[in-house]
Amino acid sequence: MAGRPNPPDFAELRADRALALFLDFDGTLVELAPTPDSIHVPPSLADSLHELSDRLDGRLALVSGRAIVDLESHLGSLKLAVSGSHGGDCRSAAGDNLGRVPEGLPPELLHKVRCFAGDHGFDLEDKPHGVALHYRANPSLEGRGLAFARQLAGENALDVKRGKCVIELVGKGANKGSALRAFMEADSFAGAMPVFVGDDLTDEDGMRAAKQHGGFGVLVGEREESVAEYGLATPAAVQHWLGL
Ligand SMILES: O=P(O)(O)OC[C@H]1O[C@H](O[C@H]2O[C@H](CO)[C@@H](O)[C@H](O)[C@H]2O)[C@H](O)[C@@H](O)[C@@H]1O
Repeated sequence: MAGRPNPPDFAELRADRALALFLDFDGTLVELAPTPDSIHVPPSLADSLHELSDRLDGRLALVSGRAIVDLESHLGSLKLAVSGSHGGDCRSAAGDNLGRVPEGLPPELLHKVRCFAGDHGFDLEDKPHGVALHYRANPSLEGRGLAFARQLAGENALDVKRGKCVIELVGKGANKGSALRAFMEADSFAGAMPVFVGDDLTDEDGMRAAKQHGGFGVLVGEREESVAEYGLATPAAVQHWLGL
């Protein structure tokens, strides 16, 4: 379904019932950029998110493919519920881990990926829970990267995550849906209606889980296939909708 309607007015939604808000980061709160570190993060964004979390009685979680430490390098120290590493690492607003903290890839595997990236022209992002092969500068690398990642994942019991001009190898099991479920089990989120806002394929798991908990998804940008009921065109539109 293309051309999704805008979500209902956020203030009215909030007034009607207890909301739990799950926000993706890249492409949702900030515009995509040529490289992971060249994003522009509005200086007021972190404060605005903390204020919004207060208005929602703490029921706001950032849910990103980035590691938490990476998010904090852009936003400063977070006193928000946050999930990094594609759902693999979930932390409450008070700083408690929900579940185990993910491990990185074994060094020999990382070496293999590094050699492949160097040989073929991918930008490698070494992440605490895995590794990402970026090809934004050369989209024709997608097929080759995917074949390599799938083979390595099969041989080493890893998951392949696909995003916008990126292919990632991560530990098995977690996704943004499991992150949403982990937060919804916490007392502070229980009983609220979850709303998941995201732009990428990996956000579909989060939107599906929001639906299963009686809420809905909001897709940022366009995609034919999505479980999202609603749509917003850009990160600026997301910020405007949330009153950030
Ligand atoms: O789940 P998200 O918060 O959306 O994170 C997904 C990935 O985002 C980053 O990569 C993407 O954004 C970069 C900066 O705009 C862009 O250059 C890249 O092409 C995108 O794929 C991040 O680098 C990854 O680690 C995240 O998994």
